[in-house]
Amino acid sequence: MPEKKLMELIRRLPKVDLHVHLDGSVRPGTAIELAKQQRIELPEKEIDKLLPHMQIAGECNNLEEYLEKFQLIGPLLQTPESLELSAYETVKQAYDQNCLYMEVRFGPQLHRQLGLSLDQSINAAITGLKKGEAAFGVKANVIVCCLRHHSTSLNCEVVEAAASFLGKGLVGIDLAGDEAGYPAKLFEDVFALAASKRLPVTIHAGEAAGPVNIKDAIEKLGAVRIGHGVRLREDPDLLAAIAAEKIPLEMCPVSNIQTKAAASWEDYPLRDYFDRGLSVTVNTDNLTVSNTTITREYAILADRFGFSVEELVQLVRNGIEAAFLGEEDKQALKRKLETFVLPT
Ligand SMILES: O=c1[nH]cnc2c1ncn2[C@H]1C[C@H](O)[C@@H](CO)O1
Ligand SMILES: [Zn+2]
Repeated sequence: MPEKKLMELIRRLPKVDLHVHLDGSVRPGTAIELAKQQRIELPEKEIDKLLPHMQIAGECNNLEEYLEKFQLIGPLLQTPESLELSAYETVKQAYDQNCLYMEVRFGPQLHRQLGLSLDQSINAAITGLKKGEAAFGVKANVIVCCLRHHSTSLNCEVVEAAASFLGKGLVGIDLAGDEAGYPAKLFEDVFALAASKRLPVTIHAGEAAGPVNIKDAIEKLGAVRIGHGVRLREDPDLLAAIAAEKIPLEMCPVSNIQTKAAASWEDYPLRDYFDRGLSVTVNTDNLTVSNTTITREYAILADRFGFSVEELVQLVRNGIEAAFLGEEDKQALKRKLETFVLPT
């Protein structure tokens, strides 16, 4: 199929995105606008020139370098208004790609430089998502991130705050940041607290470090989904266990190549994991930093790995099944997916 036709077909395919970071998805035009409003100096004033500061374009050797692209946006997202607007626009961007449901994550402790409380920042993100939901019909919930370089006490504050929003626009908790520098087992106390609050847990693991982090995320931190999990194949026993237990992997193809979680597309294990019956889900990670859309992610799978439209639909089904939603909401999403008519 010609590339343009394939892209349009995949854009029309109803999709979900369970792993997308708010701060990594702010449109560059919005960043410029936010900087103007808040009188914050940016290194460039035009979108084209600003983009290289916010986006992986050329060389990126690892997750650490990838995370450097978040430095510019941080100071711009310190007010309720900027968080709310960014959340709203993330929903708009998903709507443009016919995404039916999204779970948008962010680290509330990163947005307190001007004195916001955790409750204020979480509330702002939820308000933006819910306004987006009302305007565009895309269902959207928040996941909050604990950060690997933060102390136990800062992360426990996030858990406490998250618990008060559970079921009110917040559906889960995550651990993000420099995986290589801070292994999963350092966070046992934080996630014991999360378990006591019955917060659903997903953890970035097997992206910048090996499979022991995936194992620890599940066994020591209570993760019921894994962010990325690219390096799972390095432990065949663990891979078999995760397949048997149907623990979903939130894979983010474009980002996974940029961070060198896999050395190249030829070496990327998503197809292999799918064929082995793992619950593979497809996500974007960061719309701006990775220069991607959910359509692009699926198109790459069709183009590079020969995924048929039926297989792409199965990947969306996996995403719906893995969502932090109740059965009724999942059934409603599945019904919408089934209305998608395959071209003959
Ligand atoms: O792919 C990622 N791996 C680990 N951490 C990440 C990734 N993408 C974004 N983050 C971090 C940087 C953000 O500031 C933070 C909260 O969204 O999460
Ligand atoms: Zn991520």
